[in-house]
Amino acid sequence: MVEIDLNHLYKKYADGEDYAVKDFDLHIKDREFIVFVGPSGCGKSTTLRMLAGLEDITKGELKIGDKVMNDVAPKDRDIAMVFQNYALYPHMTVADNMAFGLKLRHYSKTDIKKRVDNAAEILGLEEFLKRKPADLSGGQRQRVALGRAIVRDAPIFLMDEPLSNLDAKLRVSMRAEIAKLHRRLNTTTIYVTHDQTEAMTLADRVVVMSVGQIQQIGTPEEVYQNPRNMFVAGFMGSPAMNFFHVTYKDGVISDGKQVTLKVPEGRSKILDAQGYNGKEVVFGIRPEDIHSEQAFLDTWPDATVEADVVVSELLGATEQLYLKTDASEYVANVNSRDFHNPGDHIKIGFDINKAHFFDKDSQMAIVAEPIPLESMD
Ligand SMILES: Nc1ncnc2c1ncn2[C@@H]1O[C@H](COP(=O)(O)OP(=O)(O)OP(=O)(O)O)[C@@H](O)[C@H]1O
Repeated sequence: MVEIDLNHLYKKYADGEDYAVKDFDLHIKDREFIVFVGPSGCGKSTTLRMLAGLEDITKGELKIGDKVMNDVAPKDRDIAMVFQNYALYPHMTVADNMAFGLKLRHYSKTDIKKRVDNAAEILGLEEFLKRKPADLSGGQRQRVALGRAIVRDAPIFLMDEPLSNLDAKLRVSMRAEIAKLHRRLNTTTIYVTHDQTEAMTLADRVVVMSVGQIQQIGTPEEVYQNPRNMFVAGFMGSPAMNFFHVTYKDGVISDGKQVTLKVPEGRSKILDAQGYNGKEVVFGIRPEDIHSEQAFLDTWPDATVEADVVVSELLGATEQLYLKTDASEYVANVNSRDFHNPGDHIKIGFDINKAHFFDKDSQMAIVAEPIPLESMD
């Protein structure tokens, strides 16, 4: 059993003006796959490095199991870490690279061989054990880096952007391997990435961060479907959610130009009850919730808008449209059966049941009950 508590952690670097991490509070369950995600500089790596013991904790308490770890040396934390630049030793073979940490810790020769062979089998590296890193592909090198962590048999795995040096195709296949590895080894894993697709596909729970602070903690579905603020709504999802500044009045939202839409009763009741009638709000809609099929337009005539196609990209089953109306530009991901061309003037429909509303000042979601920072299961 390995549970980790990061209790209100703060980090201030000696030369930093502000905290790099502020009030980071998270309980990680045994065998959970947690992903810290957020844009560059939001404090993901700093938090991970505090966990590993590579950075001092300025304030707060780190517990692994029942033990407070703030002052425990990295080597005594029983944590294995995989970094972005896999930092393999170029003059050593794959087997020696994997064995290196174990040798330092004075494991016996037979134990080392057993562990290296086992990791090589898990990662499909058996035939490469005698090669040097220079004779491996990027994906194989990354696998050796994972192997170095696996041989440790540590109950906690930390991974800092482990796939960012790989090309796009390899990233996807290594991502699947990491997911498989986690299912097989069942280690508690904390993974850092700025890539929301990686976060969505790998995590049991994601921790979305911005400027040193947690914005939301939840399963990928929770943060995608119920983002608690505009940052989370805009960051999770690709292409990003579209935002429109609109005025809400008597059950209708309008941007003062073409976008005038009737809000479903359930949602308008919430807006009314919270005093938004006659006020400006931010209306958010995901690209996949904008449709161009005739059947949708016929069924929901109140939800249609005229738009000009600026760019159209055929992605296969769907087509990504960059659209423009007088007041705004936005992206739609529509069925590609009826292909559109730049310059086309078309009708599209907003699935207003999937609308998100946000307060324009606080940027928080306008919902019946405020969405908690961390959803409880
Ligand atoms: N050693 C350091 N000394 C001073 N400031 C630092 C140091 N390391 C990081 N910072 C600052 O702390 C903040 C958080 O950085 P951190 O590396 O944790 O972010 P990140 O989310 O992991 O970003 P990235 O994805 O670019 O690595 C940034 O403003 C960064 O400039």
